[in-house]
Amino acid sequence: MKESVLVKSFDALYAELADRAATRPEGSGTVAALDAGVHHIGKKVIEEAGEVWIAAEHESDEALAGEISQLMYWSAVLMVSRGLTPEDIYRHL
Ligand SMILES: N=c1c2ncn([C@@H]3O[C@H](COP(=O)(O)OP(=O)(O)OP(=O)(O)O)[C@@H](O)[C@H]3O)c2ncn1[C@@H]1O[C@H](COP(=O)(O)O)[C@@H](O)[C@H]1O
Repeated sequence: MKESVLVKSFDALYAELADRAATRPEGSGTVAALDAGVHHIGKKVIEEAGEVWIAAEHESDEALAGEISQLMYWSAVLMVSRGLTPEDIYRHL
């Protein structure tokens, strides 16, 4: 039987990152990214989107899933940076 794994939803990730922004814990990469600003974060979104494309063409399902998770992370960081919530996004889906 396949072992069940505790998974994190996009909403849970977003809540975690919003909390990082509010509490600014030492050593948080998210806090550093937010301090670097929208230009830096936007470049990471583009970089990860490119890595998703390459993985989709040339890499395993597992590698592709990892790259997509990073794209989701950077999209969430960008949302926090601009003050958008998941609801702001979901109403466009
Ligand atoms: N899910 C993520 C996550 N995904 C990606 N990243 C960061 O995004 C960057 C990816 O950029 P790169 O592609 O340059 O990284 P890389 O090491 O070269 O990896 P590859 O793309 O080559 O595989 C890395 O610096 C990662 O740390 C993430 N950083 C944090 N999180 C989660 O966000 C939460 C808050 O993290 P902190 O703010 O660091 O506490 C925690 O739950 C973390 O697990």
